[in-house]
Amino acid sequence: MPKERRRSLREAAFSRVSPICDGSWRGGVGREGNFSSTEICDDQTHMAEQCSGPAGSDVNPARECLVPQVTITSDGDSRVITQEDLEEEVNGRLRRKLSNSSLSSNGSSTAFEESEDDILSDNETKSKGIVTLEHLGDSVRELNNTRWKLKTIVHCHLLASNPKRLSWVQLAGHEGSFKAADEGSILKKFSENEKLCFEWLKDDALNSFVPSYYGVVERDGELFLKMKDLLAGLESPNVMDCKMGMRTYLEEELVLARVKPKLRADLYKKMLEVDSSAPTEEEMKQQAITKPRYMQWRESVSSTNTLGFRIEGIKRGENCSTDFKRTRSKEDVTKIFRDFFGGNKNIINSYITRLEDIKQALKKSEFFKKHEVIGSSLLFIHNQKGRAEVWVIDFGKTTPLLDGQTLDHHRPWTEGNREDGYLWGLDNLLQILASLARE
Ligand SMILES: Nc1ncnc2c1ncn2[C@@H]1O[C@H](COP(=O)(O)OP(=O)(O)OP(=O)(O)O)[C@@H](O)[C@H]1O
Ligand SMILES: O=P(O)(O)O[C@@H]1[C@H](O)[C@H](O)[C@@H](OP(=O)(O)O)[C@H](OP(=O)(O)O)[C@H]1O
Repeated sequence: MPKERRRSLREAAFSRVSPICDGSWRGGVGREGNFSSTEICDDQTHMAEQCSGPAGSDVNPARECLVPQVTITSDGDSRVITQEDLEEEVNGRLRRKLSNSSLSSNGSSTAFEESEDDILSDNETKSKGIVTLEHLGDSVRELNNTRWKLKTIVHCHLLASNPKRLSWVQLAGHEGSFKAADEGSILKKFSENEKLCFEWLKDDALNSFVPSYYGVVERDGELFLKMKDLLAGLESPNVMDCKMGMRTYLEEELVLARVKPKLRADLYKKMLEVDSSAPTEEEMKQQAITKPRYMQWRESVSSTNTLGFRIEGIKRGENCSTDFKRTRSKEDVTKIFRDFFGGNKNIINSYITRLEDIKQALKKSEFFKKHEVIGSSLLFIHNQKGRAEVWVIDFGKTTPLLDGQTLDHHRPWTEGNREDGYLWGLDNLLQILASLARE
């Protein structure tokens, strides 16, 4: 279905409400535009065996999204949001996520298949650090377990009459993934996986290390996850996003790519920008590569494969950089960390304490035991006053294991075992910090 048509159907499925007011927001790493913020700022070869085994593994059973039929009234327009409307919304997003992941583990592809999803990916822009967050309409419907309710965000009227620039740090992801919400919180584009994770995490040992989650909201026909803005109230914070794990794609993405490989010109272009000699002859002819090929190459040139984590982006002072694709060796990573901490031992020690706490929480966490944690980041935030925090963010690709299966998060990955190397990466990260604390 053409993108525009899908969008208009989606819009038709939800009553529109208010005018848009703009702002700029401060964010870290992620898709620029994946979030909507509420904060107003005044300033504005461990990856051992490659995938050689049988495609075998389990396909994650999608957990059911229970949404009853409800009536919404907005701007005098009354209508019913049906289960079907919501499924259309949710499935549309899942479809898009899966097709974006179309790839083949060996990098080969049989045909170039242009689709709406390819075009979307081509046009989407990755966040480069500081982003301007769009503040959507002044009405928001919150999905509160069993019902939608209409909530008016008074704060937005203030923005409309006295628009402030909302500047936010977004160090990863695509532009437009985040939007402004009410003060202290942000909206991130809806993902079913992430929603289920947040719900599970509410009663988990890890909960105090993830942003507080306030539920699903609908704005101007789009669904978002509302969560705490970790930068709220911090003046000029320094921020670093480290993507954890030795693998950044799901096993099921590999399986999907074998069944239906898709070539992407945008990923080929991104590969060329980093290393013009990386593509094979065949890929050069095609001027396109599959997503798994890109993701595996990306892991191999960064420290994902060598250390079990990689730096995605850093904001230090007024400078932002997301240019770490070739930061691979322990020495290079250590140097970048050293610069980020600015030689401040108190900050390094606070980070170490917090990371040790996170490690203990992960070891106790039922959620962690029972999920393949892919693409999740540790977000480091400190300011000049010596406040230093680390948060576990981004559960868009964190998926439940089959009943009874658990992961140790340390063992090397072989296809089928679903290991993600999260704890291996965390140990390496802690070692680097400990070496900096001793300097
Ligand atoms: N709750 C939050 N509070 C403050 N900043 C956040 C929060 N969540 C995310 N960010 C910022 O937005 C960036 C992207 O977040 P996230 O990784 O969740 O997005 P994404 O679109 O899923 O990214 P990717 O495409 O890399 O998986 C983070 O690096 C961080 O800078
Ligand atoms: O960091 P890079 O080099 O820009 O590459 C992106 C990065 O690996 C993201 O994690 C991935 O999104 P997902 O994790 O959501 O798969 C995205 O895929 P995409 O282009 O399909 O969004 C890649 O393009």
